[in-house]
Amino acid sequence: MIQSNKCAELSNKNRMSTNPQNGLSQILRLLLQELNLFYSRDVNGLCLLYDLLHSPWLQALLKVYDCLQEFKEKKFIPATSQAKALSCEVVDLLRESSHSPEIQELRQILQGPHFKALLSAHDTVAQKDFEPLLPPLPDNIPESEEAMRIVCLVKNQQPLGATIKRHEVTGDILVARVIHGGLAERSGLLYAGDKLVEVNGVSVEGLDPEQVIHILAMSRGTMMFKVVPVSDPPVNSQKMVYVRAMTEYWPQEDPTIPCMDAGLPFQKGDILEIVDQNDALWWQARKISDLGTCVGLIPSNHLLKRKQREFWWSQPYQPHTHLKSTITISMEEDDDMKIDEKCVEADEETFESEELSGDKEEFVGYDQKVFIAGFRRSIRLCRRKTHLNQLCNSAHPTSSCYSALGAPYEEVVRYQRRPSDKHRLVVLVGPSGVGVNELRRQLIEVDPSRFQSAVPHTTRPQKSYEVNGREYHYVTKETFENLMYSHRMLEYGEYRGHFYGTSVDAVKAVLDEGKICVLDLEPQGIQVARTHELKPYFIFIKPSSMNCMKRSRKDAKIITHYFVDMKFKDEDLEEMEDLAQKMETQFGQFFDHVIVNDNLQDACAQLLSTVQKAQEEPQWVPVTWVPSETES
Ligand SMILES: Nc1ncnc2c1ncn2[C@@H]1O[C@H](COP(=O)(O)OP(=O)(O)OP(=O)(O)O)[C@@H](O)[C@H]1O
Repeated sequence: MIQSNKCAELSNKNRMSTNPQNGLSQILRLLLQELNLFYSRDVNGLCLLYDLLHSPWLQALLKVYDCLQEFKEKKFIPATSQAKALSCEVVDLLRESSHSPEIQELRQILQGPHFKALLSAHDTVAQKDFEPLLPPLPDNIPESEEAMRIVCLVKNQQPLGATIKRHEVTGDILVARVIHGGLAERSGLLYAGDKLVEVNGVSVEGLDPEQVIHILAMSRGTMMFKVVPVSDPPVNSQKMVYVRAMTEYWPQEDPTIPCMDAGLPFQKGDILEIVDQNDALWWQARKISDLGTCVGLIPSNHLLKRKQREFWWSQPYQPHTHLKSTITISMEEDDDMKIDEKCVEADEETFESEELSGDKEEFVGYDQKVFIAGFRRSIRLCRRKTHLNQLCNSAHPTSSCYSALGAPYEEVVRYQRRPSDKHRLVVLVGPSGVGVNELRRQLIEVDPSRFQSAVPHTTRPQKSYEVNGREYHYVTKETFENLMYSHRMLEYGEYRGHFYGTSVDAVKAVLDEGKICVLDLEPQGIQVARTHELKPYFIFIKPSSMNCMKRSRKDAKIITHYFVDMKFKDEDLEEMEDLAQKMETQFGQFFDHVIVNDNLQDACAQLLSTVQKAQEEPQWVPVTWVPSETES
């Protein structure tokens, strides 16, 4: 009943608003009032509409529209075509009159450069003083002559924003494409498919496209084209698409690009706005980090895939070339691990007590007794050990790296987490020893009621002092394997005959509690974690320069060598730098943010603010993570 009353009210209001005197702003005001009622009920899509209608730009635009509508019928005739001269006269007269503040202000206004420019523009329009003058059309055009268009563009130090090609069969010179936002497109007079007849008075018949370009390059001021217009000018009705570049592209290194200067270089992880996909081979796009710049050409999905394949096959046969050096490093690490393992085997007692002593570090404030899970040494050592296996797996054709090769662009959308949505998983990635665990621990300690790690799973027996679900979830080998094979493990490995790993469900348990789950993952786990249910935000922790690292890590210890808390050697730092570079090269497209861990306090502060932004501000995420309006 209440509902139907409201509908009646709305339709009354609508009737009222159809009165032209109320204008569109009035309609908008009424609509907003009505939406307010629905907004609190969180009806799908309404938030979006609400934000849109509230946006100041739309309201301003509608006001402009109202004004234009109001004056549309009126015909404006300039009162004078000499406004500028008149203003000068007034200024002279004012000079002789009294020096009251009002007169001084008026003089200042009339002498202001902007006002003078405005009057000057007014006079130009009033005098109909338009330039350049187009040559008159010849009178004796035969009836059978193809309709021609004469296009005159003022160069103004900008590129034309169009490419030309020769028709394979007829040999005609055609406009191949018109770049969005460029000079040609803004003129609205040149279209892809137009046939060039003359350029600057020179016939293009029999000329190569390069010769035509040379004529254009030599011209100063204006460029004149005589064209036979294409019968069906292409209409770009495609919706704007946003993609994340999963690979890099350098037009200067691509001899196949139609026009090198028109190419848009991009790096892995750049978000691109694709404005035109009409051409099967070359799309038009711009970087969202640089929307002010002109649109450029990028290879289409299909073309870039082909280029990647050609590049891949053109490489000499070296299985997993791109991972080779990383694996070598891991083998060295694995050797280290063997040394560690030997130590452990030599003294099982010590191993037990080391595990126990580790607990102390995992309580935040002894009074509060808040346990921070996920920092046990066994799982960290296990991750180190499985590092090699994971890298080997990632060299398999279905790995993230290869699939990135198969999908050069990933469609993305802007995702704004609503207060009622679960938090996004925060994942820290970085080379071993860079400080991933230190930062993670410090973040959780800032507010353990807000940030939490996931409790890992293990198949090793529970110890007397441990609590199931606190240090680990203790499960049977069978349960663990089930989780592995059903892809419910973000990462896992074997250490001293037992499995260790972090499950999706353990992460979800933290998120379900309304907390922010903070994990560290080997980069090979990135693809597994990238699901709509976790919506992970990846932060790459990067080492600073060697000199800074030597200074800041003077007293730091490499934790994984837990029998001897070893100080960082120069080789450790070099290895870290090298590994960080490799991680960025291979996985940089997935990193949402990069933090250089130089000064620990600064890095912690940056981490905290980044995590807050990841949860509260809109971010680009794969389109598959956000249900479309019809699905939701
Ligand atoms: N910015 C920093 N300045 C000084 N010391 C740091 C800084 N960041 C981390 N450390 C120290 O460096 C050592 C290694 O850090 P951490 O254990 O967090 O490494 P990690 O990235 O987790 O690597 P791993 O997984 O191999 O343990 C620790 O002693 C830590 O306190």
